[in-house]
Amino acid sequence: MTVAHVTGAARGIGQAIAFRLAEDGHDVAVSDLASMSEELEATRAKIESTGVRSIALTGDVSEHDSVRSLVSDTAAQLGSLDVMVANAGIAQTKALLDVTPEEFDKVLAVNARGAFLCYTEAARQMIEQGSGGKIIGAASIAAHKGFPLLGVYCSSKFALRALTQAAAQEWAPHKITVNAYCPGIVDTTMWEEIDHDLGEINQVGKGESMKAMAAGITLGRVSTGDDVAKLVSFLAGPDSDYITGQSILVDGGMIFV
Ligand SMILES: NC(=O)C1=CN([C@@H]2O[C@H](COP(=O)(O)OP(=O)(O)OC[C@H]3O[C@@H](n4cnc5c(N)ncnc54)[C@H](O)[C@@H]3O)[C@@H](O)[C@H]2O)C=CC1
Ligand SMILES: CC(=O)C(C)=O
Repeated sequence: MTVAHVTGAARGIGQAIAFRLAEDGHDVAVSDLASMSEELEATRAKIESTGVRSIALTGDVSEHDSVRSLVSDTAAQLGSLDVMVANAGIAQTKALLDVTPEEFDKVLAVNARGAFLCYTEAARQMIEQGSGGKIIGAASIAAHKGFPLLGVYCSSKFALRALTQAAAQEWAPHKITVNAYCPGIVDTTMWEEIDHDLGEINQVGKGESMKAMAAGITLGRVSTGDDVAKLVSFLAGPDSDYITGQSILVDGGMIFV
């Protein structure tokens, strides 16, 4: 039995990943901000009802002490940490000239520093355990291409992609693989917020911005969390043992690299 931890798992893509990893037979620790405790507990209870063990932990991934506790509490309560999914993230939709330095720092603190803290604390735990592990980050199509009005968000995801490449090389001797998933447009609260903010900037109605972006999807529909969870299931399991340092697109064919 392996133990997985998924951050930002109270809703959206993180929740879909946590459900899928439980279905795959992993024991699953789920975490999110304290303000999401109710949704997080519902997620945990649903996971436990599938027959695996599950714990719910609260913490902010941008804070070092929080991430240390998320990792050590998972290992203490479930016995180990074998798969770390650094999923938590925030969006920001703004023209670069309107972004304050403080707003820039906030996005980077959650998406880039948060990933750095989750990757490194998980790696320390896995190295101590001595049996390898899988570290998986939430990148995006925005880790492969810069999009207007999402410039700071894209910077944070490019950073995560670079971190994934470097970490994969540093930790390969410990039998730890490090990869990231790159969704396109997933129908979650995050995209509702992006659609709202793009609508205000471009003076278009609700749903119009998402529709415009979705027009470029080869497979003709936006993504669900389950589409992404299928890739993470693969990255968390033995079939991906010979893959490391990759940021893999799961975008229905939006960008081609
Ligand atoms: N929705 C989309 O189209 C895409 C999303 N992504 C990435 O996938 C990940 C998940 O996105 P969604 O589920 O769509 O977002 P979401 O906004 O629906 O869910 C994100 C979760 O992360 C939690 N979170 C936010 N800041 C946190 C912090 N500092 N510490 C701990 N938890 C925190 C939130 O409370 C929330 O439960 C993010 O990293 C996002 O950037 C990537 C590509 C596309
Ligand atoms: C939220 C996100 O990553 C995109 C590309 O929409």
